[in-house]
Amino acid sequence: MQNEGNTPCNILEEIIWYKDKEVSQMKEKKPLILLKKQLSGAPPTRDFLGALKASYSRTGLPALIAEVKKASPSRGVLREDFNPVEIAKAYEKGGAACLSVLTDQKYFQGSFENLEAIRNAGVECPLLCKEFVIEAWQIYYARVKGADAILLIAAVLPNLDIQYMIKICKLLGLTALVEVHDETEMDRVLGIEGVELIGINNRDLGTFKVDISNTKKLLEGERGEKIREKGIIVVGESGLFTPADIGYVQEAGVKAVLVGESLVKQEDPTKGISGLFGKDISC
Ligand SMILES: O=P(O)(O)OC[C@@H](O)[C@@H](O)c1c[nH]c2ccccc12
Repeated sequence: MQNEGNTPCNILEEIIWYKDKEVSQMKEKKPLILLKKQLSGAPPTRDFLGALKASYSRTGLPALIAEVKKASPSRGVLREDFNPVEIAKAYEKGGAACLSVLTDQKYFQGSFENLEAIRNAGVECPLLCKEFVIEAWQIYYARVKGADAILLIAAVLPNLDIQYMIKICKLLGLTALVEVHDETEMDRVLGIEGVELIGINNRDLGTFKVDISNTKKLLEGERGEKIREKGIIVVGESGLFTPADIGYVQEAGVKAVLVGESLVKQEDPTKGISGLFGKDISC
């Protein structure tokens, strides 16, 4: 996979090449056999998909997955005074159905410590581990660190890997959020058995270009029909800032949204949520 002599063609490729090295080192420190032992004592996972569905039924608005995100390669540092546990609690108070926690350190200034700290701080929302998963080992690791769901990016993983990883997720009680960005990826993923939750990323991870009409484009026509037939829940991801944006992706067919920047930048993320939805969604 890795060719040391070449430079990566875009940021996603750079991230994945680095991740490959990082995971090899982490695996050496904690081989799978050790991780599996830790699993037997781990508390049960919480139902991420169920929480999204319940929130949608309760509010009639897309369920919110609020993201604990300090920085990104495209936007730089989003919040200097970054306290992940405080932000998570503020999101929960504001009515988030679930939380997403960035764990990539080098490019997003996230960490598994943040995930663990949020899980141990009494936050009840199910937690998505936002990682660049390239190997099954990372899924076991995320589970041990307190994740209830994990991201699988179609731009990074071949179909067979996604299928295999979904099985591992089921075995571990985790929800898999399978992320796509274009029609080709969507069509690939719709052919994989066991997919229950698809995220449409409005940001191209290669170029950083954000366009929320991408969500609409990928849900039009036959694709939308197939998704409804299969009962798949769709998450609109990235670039959502206003009640109009939320209304737009809801109209396109999403039952959940994944929002980072527009909330994490707010002095008070709880108020940020009511600003984003145009109303209080906490009760
Ligand atoms: O901060 P935004 O524009 O609201 O986006 C959140 C989330 O969708 C974004 O962080 C994201 C979506 N898919 C990813 C994959 C890797 C890293 C990050 C992401």
